[in-house]
Amino acid sequence: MNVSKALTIAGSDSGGGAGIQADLKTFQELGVYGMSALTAVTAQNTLGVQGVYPVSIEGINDQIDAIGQDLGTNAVKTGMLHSSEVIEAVSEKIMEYQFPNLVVDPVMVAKGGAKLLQDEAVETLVNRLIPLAAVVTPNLPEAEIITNRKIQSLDDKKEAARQIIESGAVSVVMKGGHEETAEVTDLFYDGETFLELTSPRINTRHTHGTGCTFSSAIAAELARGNDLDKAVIQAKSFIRAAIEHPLEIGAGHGPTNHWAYKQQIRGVQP
Ligand SMILES: Nc1ncnc2c1ncn2[C@@H]1O[C@H](COP(=O)(O)OP(=O)(O)OP(=O)(O)O)[C@@H](O)[C@H]1O
Ligand SMILES: Cc1ncc(CO)c(N)n1
Repeated sequence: MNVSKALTIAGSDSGGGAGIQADLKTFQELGVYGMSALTAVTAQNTLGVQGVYPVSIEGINDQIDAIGQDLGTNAVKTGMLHSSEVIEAVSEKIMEYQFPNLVVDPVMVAKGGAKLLQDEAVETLVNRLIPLAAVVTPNLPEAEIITNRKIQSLDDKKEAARQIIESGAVSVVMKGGHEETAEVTDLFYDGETFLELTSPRINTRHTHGTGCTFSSAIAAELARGNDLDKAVIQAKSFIRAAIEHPLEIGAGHGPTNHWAYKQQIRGVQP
């Protein structure tokens, strides 16, 4: 049997909507064998982040070694990396094992405002990890911090995308979830072509983990052998279905519905 494999290097969300939990659910739904290296444990639910407990560098390295020395992987997604030291260590390990198809989700802040990346780590992210990426998936505030520029117009977005490619990434998707437009447009750029992926903005508060789910769907599609543009287009369909049919659990910003995409394909409504 030809098994596609994907590794997520990210934080744990005890509430199950974001982080490692969202990534593994997404891999499973898209037919990819999921593996994980935990960078931090968070106490978290739909109301916010109650605590962050980092895993030691040794512990992170050990987990990646366990995968690199035995199972290998067809794609890697990074999420919450917490500090400069973690970014350095993870970048070293990705180079050591020459893992292919790296998707970097430059997670900085949780939906409720809790900081998931230290300020001084941004430079390390740009200099060490982004140059290894097949795709970087910033939301607009993250793209502003990475490029150190204000992004208001489509031209600003294109300039920021160019700047991220100049940092060494093969491609970038600038996500439009944070805008206030009637449609959500994610802008893909691979150094040659700009692709605008537009869908109706779904009016919901249940958007916890949208970014994690989107980036892990890209990693899963790359693991299955899809090209970058096709992987991003498929991931957009996956996240759209997951937001369109929310589970409506928890009192705050609830998680997306990872089952919805497959149910839609089978014609069954959740
Ligand atoms: N209300 C919405 N309706 C439709 N699609 C959405 C909506 N919000 C986000 N998306 C889609 O979800 C994906 C993630 O975008 P978003 O900008 O929310 O990421 P993010 O801010 O990194 O998420 P997170 O807060 O989980 O880190 C994108 O593909 C975006 O188009
Ligand atoms: C662990 C973790 N990673 C990423 C995010 C961003 O959504 C979150 N809220 N929690």
